[in-house]
Amino acid sequence: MNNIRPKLTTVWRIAAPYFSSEDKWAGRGLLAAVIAIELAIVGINVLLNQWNARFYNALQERNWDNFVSEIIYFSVLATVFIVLAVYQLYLNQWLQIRWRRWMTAQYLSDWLHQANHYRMQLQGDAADNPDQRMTDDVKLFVDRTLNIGVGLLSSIVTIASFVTILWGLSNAAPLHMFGQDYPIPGYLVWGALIYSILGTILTHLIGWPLVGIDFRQQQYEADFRFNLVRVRENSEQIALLDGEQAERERLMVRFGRVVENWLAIMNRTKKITAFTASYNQASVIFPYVLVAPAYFAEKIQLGGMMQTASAFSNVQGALSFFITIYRQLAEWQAVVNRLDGFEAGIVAARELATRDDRIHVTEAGDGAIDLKGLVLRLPNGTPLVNASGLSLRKGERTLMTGPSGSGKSTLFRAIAGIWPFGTGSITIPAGATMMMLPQRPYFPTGSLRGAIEYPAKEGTFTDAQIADALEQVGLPRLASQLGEHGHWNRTLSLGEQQRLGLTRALLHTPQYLFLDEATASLDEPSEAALYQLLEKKLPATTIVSIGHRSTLDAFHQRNIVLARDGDRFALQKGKSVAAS
Ligand SMILES: Nc1ncnc2c1ncn2[C@@H]1O[C@H](COP(=O)(O)OP(=O)(O)OP(=O)(O)O)[C@@H](O)[C@H]1O
Repeated sequence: MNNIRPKLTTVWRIAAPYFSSEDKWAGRGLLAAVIAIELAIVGINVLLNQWNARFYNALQERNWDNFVSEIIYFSVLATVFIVLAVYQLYLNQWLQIRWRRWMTAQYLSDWLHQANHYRMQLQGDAADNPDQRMTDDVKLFVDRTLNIGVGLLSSIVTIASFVTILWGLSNAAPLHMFGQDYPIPGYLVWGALIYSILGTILTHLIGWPLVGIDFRQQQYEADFRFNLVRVRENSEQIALLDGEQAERERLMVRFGRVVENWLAIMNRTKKITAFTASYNQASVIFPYVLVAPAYFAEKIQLGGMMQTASAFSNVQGALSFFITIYRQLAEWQAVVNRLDGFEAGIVAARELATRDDRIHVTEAGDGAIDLKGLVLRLPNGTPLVNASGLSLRKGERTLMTGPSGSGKSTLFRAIAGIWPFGTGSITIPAGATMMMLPQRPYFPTGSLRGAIEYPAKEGTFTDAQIADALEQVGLPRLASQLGEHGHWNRTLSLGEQQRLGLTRALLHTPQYLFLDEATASLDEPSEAALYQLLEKKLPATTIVSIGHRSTLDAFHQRNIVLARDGDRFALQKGKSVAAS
């Protein structure tokens, strides 16, 4: 059982911040209400237990007046119970959604804080699938923590209350066997304890393998779903390669694991259900068997026997809580581990951006972007490129070339401040506005207007400004579709996406524009026309381009070449090209 018990300190670390957050009063109030209602329900069960004695005594004595007053008493208790049960669930759900909203907002802002999401990916560790962490895992964590925590408290209080009652009843109806009294103090308590512990051990022995099988089922289902998503994302490639048959076979192999594991769950569930059903049925008669001799020897009344049976089943039910939740415990542990890994990933990403041993990006002056002592490394520490001494002067247009894999894009990442691996410093002019345009620009799903204006808020630019920019980049037809919603990365051709990327640059007019093969999918005349457009519309913008075509030379004043230098690449002084 040890290995499925999440470390309580970890649970506390994940759960506690909400209760001291800005929403703490609502959270604490709701938690207090949920606990108070749970305790009130235990109190009602105690009252119902005492009612059992009076009610069955009234029946045995055929006392009509007592019978009627007990029915009224029961009705009042039942009404209170119903109201409590309704509000317990309602307030519990309310607390769940507030807690979940806070945790999700917290995770989202930590994850999206200054490229943490990107650095977490670079580390490629346990913090993968942040989407699952922020959806299923947060939801399950809140749900299970509340259920297990409140359930545990309720079981302890129930056991304490009913053990006291059972102890009293044991004295009132001493164990009577073979015509003789055996004054064992609290024998009903011991009976309930032994019965429940035996049940717990047997259920555990029979049901324990389910924990692992359940866990595997989650993994197989997630694996199947993940591969279906991969097919959806790469559907064009698969269709072009006629890969459907291969995909079907691979997917069916994965689904086969889901089915095979499900069969194992069925078999194990059958065994455990056979045991728990028998155990539950035996629980109905077991307390009667214990006190029946005392009843038939007329040592207690019918009410006493019924009260004993009810108290016994309460204690036994509360003790059984531990066995009924162990499947949830395993799931809880997995969720706690994954959230713990996610939080650790965020901390590590933050640490990568702040440790001394990193590329330092600072803002100063208003001149050039200066790279001093800069050596870029791969995440594993291997040196990649030495770019020390490079200065990207204000207003200049620079072309960067070099073999594939020489670190051109990584140099852009470092200038953008998202590549921490390496040493040296990069000075950026204070308050400079920069824009990076990659070969495949990102467009969020939604309206075309929003996709073009991104990352600015939708509505920052007027329709006329956007239409004008679209006209200039050669996409006038899109001006009539600004309000249309779509998955633009999927529906537009790569060349169109690159033109749309330049539309974004024309609208934002950044002071520094980095083009990483951002026009590589266009034919040479179109590429030339777009560079001329940039020259005309963004005359003050410092442009740095990565590109392989020699025709690009004409649009740049300087050419920087990365060439192999021993175990790494390094800057070579390139030829100077006259500005066109
Ligand atoms: N996250 C990463 N983890 C490990 N290695 C990486 C990572 N990102 C890039 N690299 C490696 O760094 C090297 C440089 O990559 P980069 O994308 O900067 O090259 P490039 O010069 O832009 O190449 P190309 O001209 O083909 O686009 C490559 O060998 C690449 O495999």
